[in-house]
Amino acid sequence: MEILNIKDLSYAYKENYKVLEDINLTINNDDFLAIIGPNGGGKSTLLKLILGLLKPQNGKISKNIKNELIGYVPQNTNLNIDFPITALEVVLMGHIGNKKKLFGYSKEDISCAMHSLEKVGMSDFSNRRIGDLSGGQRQRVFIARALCANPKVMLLDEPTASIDVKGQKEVYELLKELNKSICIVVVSHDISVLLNYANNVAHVNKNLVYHNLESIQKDIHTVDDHLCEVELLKALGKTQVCCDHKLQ
Ligand SMILES: Nc1ncnc2c1ncn2[C@@H]1O[C@H](COP(=O)(O)OP(=O)(O)OP(=O)(O)O)[C@@H](O)[C@H]1O
Repeated sequence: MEILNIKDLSYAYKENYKVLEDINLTINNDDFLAIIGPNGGGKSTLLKLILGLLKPQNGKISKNIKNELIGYVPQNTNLNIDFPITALEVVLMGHIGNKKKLFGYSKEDISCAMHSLEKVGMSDFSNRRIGDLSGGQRQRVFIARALCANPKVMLLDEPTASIDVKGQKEVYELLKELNKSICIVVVSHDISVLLNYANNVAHVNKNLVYHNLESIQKDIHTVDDHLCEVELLKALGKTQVCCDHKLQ
């Protein structure tokens, strides 16, 4: 089922300087979409347009779901990790239930937050301070926070930036599991890991080029089901995904 359709979208922060131009994209409920591209290519801007935080100047974004059902895990959630707050409290911050008590949260809010922590395999860490968790564990807590609203689609902006390879794999394994019931859209530079999980890829560099990864995978060599990054880039018609941003 189609949940989002973007037609002929363009966006400029400054007049006459388009960061996105003529973007067309359809996202279905069971997609695991990877958004890749060079620094400054417009990936985060595209997510903000999908979230409704920015309004397109040209073109249209049609959604078959309410904005509340779009979960978002922003970039740089690592900020303020020294703040003395537990994993459970971080998840509760994402709870949009209306039964909030004057002091603290209702039992329902807490059980919902605990359920989200269970889904990401972090319930044993609910009382740990967020700053005492590893990068991968912390990111799973932020995913649990977004899960509190029972989203139909989850957008993640660079969820594995500054996480070691083992932690990256754990985050992507979790996203793969969540993808059994919700649509996942991930912006990332970790393409060699990410593309082992995604089924579609959108390369964004002012324009958007869409590839169905399953059909590409059939044509390229894999070792132990692991995609070779060089062959993949060749198949995508790229030599690199970073630092080839063309100025207008
Ligand atoms: N609020 C803003 N005001 C003006 N220009 C902006 C703003 N936010 C982003 N830009 C510019 O828009 C362009 C696209 O930025 P965006 O953050 O969408 O790229 P990105 O592909 O997500 O980059 P990265 O991979 O580095 O995170 C860049 O040239 C950036 O400097």
